[in-house]
Amino acid sequence: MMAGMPSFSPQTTAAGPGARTSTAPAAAAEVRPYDALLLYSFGGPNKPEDVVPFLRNVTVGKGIPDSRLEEVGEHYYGFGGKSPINEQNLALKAALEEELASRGIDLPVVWGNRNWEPYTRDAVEQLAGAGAQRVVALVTSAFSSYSGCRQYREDLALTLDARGELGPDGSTGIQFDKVRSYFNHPGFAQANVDAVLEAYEALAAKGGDVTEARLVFVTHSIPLTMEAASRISHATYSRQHLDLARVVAEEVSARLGHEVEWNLTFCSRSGPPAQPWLEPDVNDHLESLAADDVTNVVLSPIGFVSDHMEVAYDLDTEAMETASRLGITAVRAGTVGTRAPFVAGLVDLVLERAAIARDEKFAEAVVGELGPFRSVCAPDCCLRRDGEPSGIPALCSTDVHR
Ligand SMILES: CC1=C(CCC(=O)O)c2cc3nc(cc4[nH]c(cc5[nH]c(cc1n2)c(C)c5CCC(=O)O)c(CCC(=O)O)c4C)C(CCC(=O)O)=C3C
Ligand SMILES: [Fe+2]
Repeated sequence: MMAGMPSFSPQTTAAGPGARTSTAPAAAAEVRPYDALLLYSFGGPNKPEDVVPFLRNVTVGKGIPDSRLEEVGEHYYGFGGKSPINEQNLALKAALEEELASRGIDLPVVWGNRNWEPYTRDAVEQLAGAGAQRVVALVTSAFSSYSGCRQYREDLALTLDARGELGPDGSTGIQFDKVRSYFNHPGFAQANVDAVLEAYEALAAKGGDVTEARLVFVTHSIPLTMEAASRISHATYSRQHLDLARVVAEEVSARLGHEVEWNLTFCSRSGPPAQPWLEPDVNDHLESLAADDVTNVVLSPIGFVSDHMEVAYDLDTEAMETASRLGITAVRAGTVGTRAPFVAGLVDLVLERAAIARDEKFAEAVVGELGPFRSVCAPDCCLRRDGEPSGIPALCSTDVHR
């Protein structure tokens, strides 16, 4: 986006092959060639007995020490062994169904998770049983990295392979297409702006100083090797966050009528201590804000689409304790959840993906400076470690047969 332009008006790119022009409104409700929508998420435990098997699923082959698993398990037991994530995904599924119906779009929504029931294989079985041939996938992760993009695409490929439905040339039983990374879609940005403004209101209601309050964006930390590999998607994971954060902060500043100072911070780091991950950790950042005499903070968890366990524990429990120990009045902004601009934006993205699949001219709504990410991932996009091909096939890309 060019300097001086209103920060928040959705931009439409004219980049890429062929001039892209707006589709006529009448064409907007067209979802051909898709038979169904896969709502594809992380998954989480529903009861205490689920916790350990879930954590084993998450960490399979990753060499995460048992001590760390027990530590993470404690976070879940503290909440009765149940993550809020499954109910939140069911709520998102219902909201998507309602939005699709309100636009007269007939597209069944099927829910599946990488790490817990209903598993990816359950969703694929359901789709195959219903005779679906081409499915559009929407992952509950707005940013591109191994964790938020390729790991889902690998899981889908491995699931189809286990069914004997992944050909050596990359052909599949059901064809899956993925909606592009949507961190810079105006619907996602708008929902975050709304949530942050509500948090500023809550801060004022608590007697906090709104004009002084720092806006602290928070996302999931990842190893620096994963960060480096994420650049192949178009721009690194942290750069994606900085792009969105600036758009949100500028709009919030405009709405509050004063310049809001902001920072990007990280949470939920794991892995061996010697391995470098993205920093600063949100708790360390709160320490340095306190040292600078900042006493009011709004935390905005832009890296997460719903209030799942990392938000409930790492932010609402841990970071809030840090803030209160430091004498900081802090309010945590909501995640986008089922906010209307977010849900409507997701349906817009599905329609956009369908237009791309039909090879039609289309308008890609986008905010910030990076432009729209690719709908079909590049070879080696979002590898786990920079420069090391995974050897695992991944769908929704041009490197499926590797
Ligand atoms: C970028 C990112 C997102 C955001 C994008 C997205 O939303 O997809 C995300 C989401 C989530 N992460 C979650 C849970 C866990 N993540 C772990 C481990 C890891 N996450 C990583 C990255 C991310 N994770 C990484 C680099 C690791 C290290 C191991 C590895 O390289 O993979 C572990 C293992 C224990 C530990 O190490 O902490 C758990 C239990 C849950 C479910 C919460 C619930 O149950 O409510 C959700 C939504
Ligand atoms: Fe990717």
